[in-house]
Amino acid sequence: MALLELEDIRKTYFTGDIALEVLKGISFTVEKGEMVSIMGQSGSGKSTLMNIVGLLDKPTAGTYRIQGRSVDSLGANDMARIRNRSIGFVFQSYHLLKKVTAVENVGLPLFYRQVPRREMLARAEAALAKVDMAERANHKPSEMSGGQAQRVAIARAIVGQPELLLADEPTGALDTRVGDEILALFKQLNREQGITVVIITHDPSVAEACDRRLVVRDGLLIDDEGEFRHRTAVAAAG
Ligand SMILES: Nc1ncnc2c1ncn2[C@@H]1O[C@H](COP(=O)(O)OP(=O)(O)OP(=O)(O)O)[C@@H](O)[C@H]1O
Repeated sequence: MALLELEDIRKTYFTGDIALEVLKGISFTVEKGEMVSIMGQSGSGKSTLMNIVGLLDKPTAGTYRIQGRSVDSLGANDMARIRNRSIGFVFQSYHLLKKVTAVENVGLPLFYRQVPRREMLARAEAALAKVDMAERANHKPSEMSGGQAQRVAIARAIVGQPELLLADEPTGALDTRVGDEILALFKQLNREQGITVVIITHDPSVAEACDRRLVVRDGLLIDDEGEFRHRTAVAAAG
């Protein structure tokens, strides 16, 4: 079973009487363990697609299945639960709580799952160690560089052991060297922990770091580079 299956996904926004069709029929699947980028210029519909893939919004038409479950049939509570359990989000601007320490920030998804505090802190510390931030566990985001803050955000994204890491321009606020380190970290998590990674970006060098590159233009998927090689590898392995 594919982790993500999108079939003819469409999204239309309505502003008053005006309809804007942003996604015009997008289909692709992502298998477990893939590292994929979704690239497109500003306004091409990337964030709209990310919101759908991340269960933050529903398509206007088409079928989206995550772990074999069609999103169509899910209510808001089910969507929130799957989002919390199965998806780790990483954003360009980190979205950390400024006034609490790294370890408390990282533990937050577990807090929402009502994991006991002692276990929450232990797992948050383990996640910080995976992103090489164990020594900063008690620092607040204001005491960190952008790269360090993004590492903490990645630890928060993986602390609940999600199937999918979904990142929106994760290196957009970082200089090239630090951005490359963050991409290397995504690759390491993908290779060593088997987490499926989907990175939304407008930056070709970020896309280049991924095994497979989807390109969206004007609401349509116009390229899927690397897909054939991946399918061939899967076929050969299985
Ligand atoms: N909630 C909304 N209501 C109406 N129009 C919207 C809404 N969200 C996005 N749009 C429009 O949909 C189009 C695609 O937006 P989207 O944010 O998905 O593009 P994007 O590729 O992520 O762009 P960027 O890289 O600039 O973030 C844009 O024209 C935008 O103005």
